Amino acid sequence: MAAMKRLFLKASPLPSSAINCLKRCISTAAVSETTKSPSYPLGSLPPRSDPKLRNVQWVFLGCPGVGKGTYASRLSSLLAVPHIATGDLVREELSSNGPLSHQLAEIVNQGKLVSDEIIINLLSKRLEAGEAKGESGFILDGFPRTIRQAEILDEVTDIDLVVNLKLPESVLIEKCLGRRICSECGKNFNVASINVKGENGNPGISMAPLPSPPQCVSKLITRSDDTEAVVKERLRIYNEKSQPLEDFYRNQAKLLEFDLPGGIPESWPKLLEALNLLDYHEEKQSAAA
Ligand SMILES: Nc1ncnc2c1ncn2[C@@H]1O[C@H](COP(=O)(O)OP(=O)(O)O)[C@@H](O)[C@H]1O
Repeated sequence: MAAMKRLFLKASPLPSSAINCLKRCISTAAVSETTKSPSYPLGSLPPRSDPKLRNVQWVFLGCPGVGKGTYASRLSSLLAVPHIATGDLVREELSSNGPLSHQLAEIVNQGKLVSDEIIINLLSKRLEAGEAKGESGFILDGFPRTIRQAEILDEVTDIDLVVNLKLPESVLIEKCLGRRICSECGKNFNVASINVKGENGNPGISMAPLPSPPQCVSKLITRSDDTEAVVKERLRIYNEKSQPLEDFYRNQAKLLEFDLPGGIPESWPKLLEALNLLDYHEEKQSAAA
């Protein structure tokens, strides 16, 4: 396995061994064919009464700072499937000071994309670790990010649904600059207070800050790539490399577009509604009460 991983990193273009490794990892992370659901209307899930029929292999798309991590993580808890964010995998690798750290730091701090080989290697490792813990299904956040990555994903598995979160660009920049992360628990908070007036028929948007609990206050850090210049470069790269994914998945009739109406209190119930999960969420909440 280690030799295969080394091969990943040396070879270019992406070798078939890399794709095979992802295929093996992803097929075990996914629900097995026998429990896979037939196709359901976009955004809907099989009836909750038969959890075996649940088939969650979702992708979250959206610009930097839109809130992919926040909503993917909430849905992952609700649906009991792992939330796998390739940005987190990259940051873990960076902080491990392993052999890739130096190379990754340079790329990430310029707002550029890491190579497909490195990302697929990190994703395969994460899926393997999940496989060992008996995980099934997934919500991918930050992958795929290029048409090539989406084609590779298509070669290895079936994605059921792609949620595309959207916010105006001025809000995205403010949100990235206001983002704070607890270096201990890893949770994201935000100090930005956003109030954008509606213009040209577009509705205004207000988002209250998302404060950290007292135990995290002294441990808050800012991501090194959340500076204004790097955020602008990440947005430029998103528009160039990742936005074409919207058409890719639209053509497959898998894309669910979701314009965030505001902060979490307004957006979360609306997103649940768009995903036909509002009743399921309420049932789970009353069962837990
Ligand atoms: N699928 C991917 N392909 C290439 N690079 C990636 C991928 N996912 C994450 N990265 C790298 O990790 C960085 C941080 O990712 P992420 O946390 O998803 O950022 P963002 O807030 O820009 O969506 C990216 O700027 C990029 O350098």
